[in-house]
Amino acid sequence: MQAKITVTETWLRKHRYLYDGATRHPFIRSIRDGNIDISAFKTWLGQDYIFVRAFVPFVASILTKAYKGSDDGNGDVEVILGGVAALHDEISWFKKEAFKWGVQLSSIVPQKANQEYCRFLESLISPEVEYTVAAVAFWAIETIYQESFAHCLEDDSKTPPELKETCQRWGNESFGEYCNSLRNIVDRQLEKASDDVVTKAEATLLRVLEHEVDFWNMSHGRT
Ligand SMILES: Cc1ncc(CNC=O)c(N)n1
Repeated sequence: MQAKITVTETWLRKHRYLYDGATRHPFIRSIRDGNIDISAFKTWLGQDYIFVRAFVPFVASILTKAYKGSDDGNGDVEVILGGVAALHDEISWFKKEAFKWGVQLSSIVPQKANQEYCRFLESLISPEVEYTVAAVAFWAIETIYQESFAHCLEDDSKTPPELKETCQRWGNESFGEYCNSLRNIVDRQLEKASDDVVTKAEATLLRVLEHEVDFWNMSHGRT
């Protein structure tokens, strides 16, 4: 039997070009090809630490929305809670990694693309933003990192050994499974959402893709 085509599948087909731009960015390609400029990597590390700090309240707001959505017989709250727990570990990892590379986290100033991305996350925290819309952003944000870094771990990649751990952080299989769980949550929500919410959610996905590209550009020193 042919499985039903999900909404996320339709979107990924329709927006393939933009999606590949986010997951196969020159910054990621340069890690994969082994010619990454270490100063670009350090810029990314410092800026991403700031982003992840802003990401925590955003994920917490999704947790609240999932809980309030009340018909959580599907375990959405547990999946999202797992994401919150992973972020706790991730913040410690950023501190350790920054120390290793001599990046002073306390003196990092967020760059424009980062500020705009964080502001976008904050706008999604509002209780007026539907669970479905915010969850689509969450799924996309996590999945872009998963696909990008998994690409750097493929057999034919030349990722420098000292960057493998970073790539593992998001490119590992269990993070991939977590992204799949998020995708299932999102598709289940979209299936029962109004046309208006589906339209808003698609526009939100596109904005995430653009912000991710701008974020990589910033790290790459292209802005
Ligand atoms: C800019 C950006 N996008 C996605 C992620 C992955 N989510 C949490 O770590 C991230 N760290 N940074």
